[in-house]
Amino acid sequence: MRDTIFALSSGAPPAGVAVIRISGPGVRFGLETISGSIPPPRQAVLARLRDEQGMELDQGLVLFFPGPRSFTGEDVAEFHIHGGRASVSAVIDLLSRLPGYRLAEPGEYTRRAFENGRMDLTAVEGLSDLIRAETEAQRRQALGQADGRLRDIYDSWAKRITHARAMIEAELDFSDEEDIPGSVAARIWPSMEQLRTELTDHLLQARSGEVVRDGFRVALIGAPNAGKSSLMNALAQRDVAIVSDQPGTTRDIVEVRLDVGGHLVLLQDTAGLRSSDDGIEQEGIRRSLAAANSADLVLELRDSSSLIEQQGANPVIDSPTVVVWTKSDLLEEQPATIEKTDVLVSSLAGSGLDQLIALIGRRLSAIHPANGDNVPTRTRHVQYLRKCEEELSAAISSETLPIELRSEHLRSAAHALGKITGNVDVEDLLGVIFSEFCVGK
Ligand SMILES: Nc1nc2c(ncn2[C@@H]2O[C@H](COP(=O)(O)OP(=O)(O)OP(=O)(O)O)[C@@H](O)[C@H]2O)c(=O)[nH]1
Ligand SMILES: [K+]
Ligand SMILES: [Mg+2]
Repeated sequence: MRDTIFALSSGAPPAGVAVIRISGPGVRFGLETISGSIPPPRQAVLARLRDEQGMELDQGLVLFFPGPRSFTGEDVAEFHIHGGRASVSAVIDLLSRLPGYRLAEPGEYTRRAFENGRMDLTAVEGLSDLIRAETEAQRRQALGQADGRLRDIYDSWAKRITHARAMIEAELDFSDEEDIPGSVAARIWPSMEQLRTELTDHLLQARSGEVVRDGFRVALIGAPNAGKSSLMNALAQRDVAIVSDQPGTTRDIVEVRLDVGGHLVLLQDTAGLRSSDDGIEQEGIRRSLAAANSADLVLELRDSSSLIEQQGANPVIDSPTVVVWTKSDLLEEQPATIEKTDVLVSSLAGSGLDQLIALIGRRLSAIHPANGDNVPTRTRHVQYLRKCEEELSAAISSETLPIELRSEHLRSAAHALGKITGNVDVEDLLGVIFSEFCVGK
């Protein structure tokens, strides 16, 4: 028989209320032992919780969710008790003494939900993202995925492919007979081509899903003393990076997480770019360039008050770049070198910052259109979607292949989709996916 697992599912004590969740075959026994009875399904009941000797541990709400209509698909119960350390550990200690009970491992409730067919893998991943979501866009995307919207898309695609294979099988079976009306090919292949188009469009949005989930990376680069760290602090509205009048102050990448219009932005401050004999500084500069080249947007800072010092400081960067002129408070008048697309800021006076944030927001929404929520969010999805696309293409274009082999390509295409949702054997993936969870989920 399976273990009955338990864990504190709410945050660390002390807190107003603590929720202790149990799941497994011993739930009814546990409820009777601790609260004296089994409450009616899905109704909160106030009860005194007692240990084996009848000593009162706490009073709280008790809920019972009989399987299979529960989060894990097994019998589940929740104790909502006072959130003090001693109250929580008294109940946890008691549970650990019950036969067949043990503390849940991280993600184990969700794993049981998956194993009992309550959730598919994309929903599991969505739930994991939802627990970590920091911004509005992340919350929306993760909630949709946890709700099974990606699964719905992939399941419907797999169904269309399976239908096409069934048609092929049928044609093979009946092709000897006289009265079969024409070839089914005329219908199958156009519909598979249509599917491939949808798949390709969907794949094109993968970057957007990843940007929402992992953040839009913005790197600040420029000559020493251009004002990178000052701008970082001004945008973060706190003192994250060291600022000084000494060129070469920043050596390592310093990163802050910002919320720009509901999107996560990872802003990176870097070491000033110049030729240097100092090994540590050289390494810092190497990191600056690496950060710039993997950024979604580079802000190239130039000190507007000392235009001459900028000479030769502009490296070749692959990422989209915007020039930001700093220290505008030191200027008497706007210099002629500033182009229309450039931004002029003063971290000291706080001017131009709103304009800069608006610009970052516009670049972001270009990658992630407002309605693009049901998109692939992980490399894992992209990898199998590409595989599916390849197999579909092979099936569609190999017109000279025997129909059985074309059908085999279709089978592989559907199989790749099944890998994403976990409909087919995915044992190798499970450890990785569930390790992202905290205990109690
Ligand atoms: N007046 C004025 N001074 C500024 C402004 N921004 C930065 N400074 C000054 O410029 C100098 C360099 O600023 P930092 O932010 O350390 O420059 P940095 O680009 O990070 O420099 P490194 O880390 O050495 O590459 C400091 O003395 C700042 O006080 C500004 O908006 N106005
Ligand atoms: K500096
Ligand atoms: Mg700096």
